[in-house]
Amino acid sequence: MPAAASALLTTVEMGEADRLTIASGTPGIVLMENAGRAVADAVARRDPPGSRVAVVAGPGNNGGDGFVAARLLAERGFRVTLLLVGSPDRLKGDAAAAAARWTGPVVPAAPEALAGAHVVVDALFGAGLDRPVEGLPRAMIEAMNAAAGQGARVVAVDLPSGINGTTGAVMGVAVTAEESVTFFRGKPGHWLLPGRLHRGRLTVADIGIPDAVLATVRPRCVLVDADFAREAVPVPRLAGHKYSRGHAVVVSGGASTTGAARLAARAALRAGAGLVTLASPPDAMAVVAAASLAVMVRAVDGAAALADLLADARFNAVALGPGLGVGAATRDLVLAALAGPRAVVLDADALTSFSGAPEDLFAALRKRAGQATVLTPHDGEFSRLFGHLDAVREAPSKLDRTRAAARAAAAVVLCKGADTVIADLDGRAAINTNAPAHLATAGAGDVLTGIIAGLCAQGAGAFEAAAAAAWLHGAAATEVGPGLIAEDLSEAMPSVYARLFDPLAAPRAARAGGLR
Ligand SMILES: NC(=O)C1=CN([C@@H]2O[C@H](COP(=O)(O)OP(=O)(O)OC[C@H]3O[C@@H](n4cnc5c(N)ncnc54)[C@H](OP(=O)(O)O)[C@@H]3O)[C@@H](O)[C@H]2O)[C@@H](O)CC1
Ligand SMILES: Nc1ncnc2c1ncn2[C@@H]1O[C@H](COP(=O)(O)OP(=O)(O)O)[C@@H](O)[C@H]1O
Ligand SMILES: [K+]
Repeated sequence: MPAAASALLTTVEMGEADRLTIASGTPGIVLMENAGRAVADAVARRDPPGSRVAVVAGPGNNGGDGFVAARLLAERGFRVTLLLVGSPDRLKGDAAAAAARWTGPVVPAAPEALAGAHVVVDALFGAGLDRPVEGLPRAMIEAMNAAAGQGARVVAVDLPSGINGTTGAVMGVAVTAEESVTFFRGKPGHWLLPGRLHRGRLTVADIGIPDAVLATVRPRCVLVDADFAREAVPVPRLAGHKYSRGHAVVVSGGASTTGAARLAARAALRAGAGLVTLASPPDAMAVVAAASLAVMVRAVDGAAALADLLADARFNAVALGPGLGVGAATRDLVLAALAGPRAVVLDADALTSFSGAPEDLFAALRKRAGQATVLTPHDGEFSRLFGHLDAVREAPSKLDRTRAAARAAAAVVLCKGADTVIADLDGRAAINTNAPAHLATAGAGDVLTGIIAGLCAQGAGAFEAAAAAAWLHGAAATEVGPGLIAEDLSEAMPSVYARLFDPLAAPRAARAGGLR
């Protein structure tokens, strides 16, 4: 994985990071004091002293963080009420120590106790949530959401209570926070849906856990960011030429469905492939050729002709699926593309054509293990191809579903959406979240396919190409803004690249001031 990429830690990995830090000499109570202070700082950044703050503390260390925040906010002149779910004498370890430092009253939690609060600190459950929420905790979560509806600002400690930090799932019911303050690194549940919709603005606080613990924890998931893309995108060499930047082939559908492949081909060229050829059925040659300038066109009539074309090893990346049609002819084209030493990107109809016989596709993919192959399903295509697999059905999150699919297919799988997940065969995974909602527009997926093929043609690895392409695609959509149509995405690539490779240009998202 690119070294600069920002790791996301599961709750188990975060527990390991805590343990390693404590074992190397930082007491747990120091981490908890730092965590509680970060929460108090988040409250004080936006609300003035004198504001009424209700801290809802749970029975574990998340509650302990709440006790620390309560004490520090009271010291800073906030009017703090501490509401405890559970009994004070059941608190253990660092949480008990933090509670002992709180000298105010500990009020038994009740929903009506939130009335009149300006700020609610949600310190009910964090990483330790392990089952659906019921009873009083559920009533308190509902009361926190009701308080938010009446104008209170809800600041969640680590995770909005009810959200599973590893999967992003709502465990029965969950707080919807205005801000979440997490520690050391983000968690997948902050970025996967629906967790992302609950956590509000995300603040990641340093609580004294050294980065060095990551070498032992070895997290398996990263958030794709500009640094990741910068490392993954091959940079043209001064002494290079167009042939050294690779030659991508995109296979077009028939005369009435060439648009999707043309979108992909242009995107492959914009992504930096040295040359791009559209392989067109003879009946579509006229329309494809008339609409292409820098993209070249070759007549290719069926799978045997595609195999003949690809016998020329200079065609080092092939994308197929967009606009190709569902059926046996597409299956044959896919198998022809897969049978040789080149990168292959399969999307749309190339995937759906195997929905009746996914094992046929997986068998062909397994034969080329070690070569770059990327499958780019949206949710519907994903379930048509992988929905029958137990490992996929039983996976607790989109992250694990996509990993299970990658293992089954022996290929990199990119599962699209607002929380696009990219998984490699070996369990490495990435989440890309920079895509604005207006990217959900016809043909956007075809462009993504082309960008991946363009990066693969230049020699990027399959996982790096897919993850970086998702980020570039999201950045291009952000660059264009609302009103975007798929044609615009390729045209925005030069300014996305300019910003990416200009050390003085701040990424647009950072300028706008948010991680959201
Ligand atoms: N480790 C460290 O050093 C640091 C950790 N830090 C903080 O600790 C947090 C993790 O703490 P944690 O592991 O104690 O878990 P936490 O989220 O408080 O919840 C567990 C408690 O809830 C209970 N419970 C669970 N599910 C339930 C349900 N559905 N319904 C009802 N009860 C339920 C469960 O009790 P059980 O009934 O299972 O015995 C248990 O008592 C982390 O998010 C961060 O904020 C920071 O201070 C930095 C240093
Ligand atoms: N809510 C959303 N927010 C951000 N991006 C989205 C959202 N929904 C879909 N997308 C993105 O839009 C693109 C749509 O691709 P796809 O479904 O294949 O459409 P098409 O087949 O029309 O090209 C994907 O890159 C996907 O990740
Ligand atoms: K919480």
